Amino acid sequence: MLELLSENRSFGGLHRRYRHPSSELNGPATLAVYLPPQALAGERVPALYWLSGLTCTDENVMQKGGAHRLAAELGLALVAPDTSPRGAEVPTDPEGGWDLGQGAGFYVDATQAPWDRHYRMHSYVVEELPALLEAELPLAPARSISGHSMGGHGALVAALRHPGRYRSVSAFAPICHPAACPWGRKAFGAYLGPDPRAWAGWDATLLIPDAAERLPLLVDQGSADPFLDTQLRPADLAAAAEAAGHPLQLRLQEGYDHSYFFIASFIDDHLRHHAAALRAPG
Ligand SMILES: N[C@@H](CCC(=O)N[C@@H](CS)C(=O)NCC(=O)O)C(=O)O
Repeated sequence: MLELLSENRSFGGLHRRYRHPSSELNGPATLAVYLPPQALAGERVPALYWLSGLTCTDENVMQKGGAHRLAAELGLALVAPDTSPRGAEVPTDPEGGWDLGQGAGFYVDATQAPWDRHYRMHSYVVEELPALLEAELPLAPARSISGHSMGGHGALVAALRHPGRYRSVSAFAPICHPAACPWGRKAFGAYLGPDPRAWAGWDATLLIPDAAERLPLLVDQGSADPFLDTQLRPADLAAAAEAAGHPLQLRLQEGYDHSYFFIASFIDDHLRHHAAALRAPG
């Protein structure tokens, strides 16, 4: 089912790009996997799923995230899906924006036409992709999840909606409260419909009060991120976590912006956080 598109040796492991037919996305999907040296030596290794942000593909984090060296040392696989379904028949923003449609799937399962035929990134990332990869690659069924911006939020929602499925979760500059910001309102309005009551189950800040599992959240946010106050709203997440007693380590990193320079600067902390959870017994 996995068609190999390319392969590069990296830090003793392999960076591979694959294509496969996806039932959730109703068409072909492209993704990247980093297999650490331990996987090539016959070990089944745990996996960190990485969800990228608006306008990205699998390539951004693999080329600019700076994660391979430590993932190789820690024996972690990295899995980077695309950020939306793709293709000529897949609808995209009628206004031509980059914050809706292709490259902007927001990791939800759309309920509204025309989006609902392809835009099921949540079920793809949480269910279909791990089942496929664990069947075809030397991956253990031990998973953690992280991501950036739209993908940081997607990671938080994946963990909050699926207690027990992830050993750990973290995010870089997540869109913390999409129901209360322009990017989120536009995307959720299209994918989930105009009634904000339909959005609550897809919004990390709104999921926290009733979360069935209090999995600690590690969040890094740059203080010089141009999207901080308008789109990302980490204070909303912090207030919800505080009120619910949900463990949150929110680190404001002085002078860092929204780019992959910020991510690469702190990716090691996140990899160690996830490796500790993934390598723990049970
Ligand atoms: N500069 C972007 C704005 C969107 C943006 O900042 N995207 C972030 C995620 S929200 C990103 O990671 N961009 C790709 C990259 O930096 O490699 C554009 O206008 O296309």
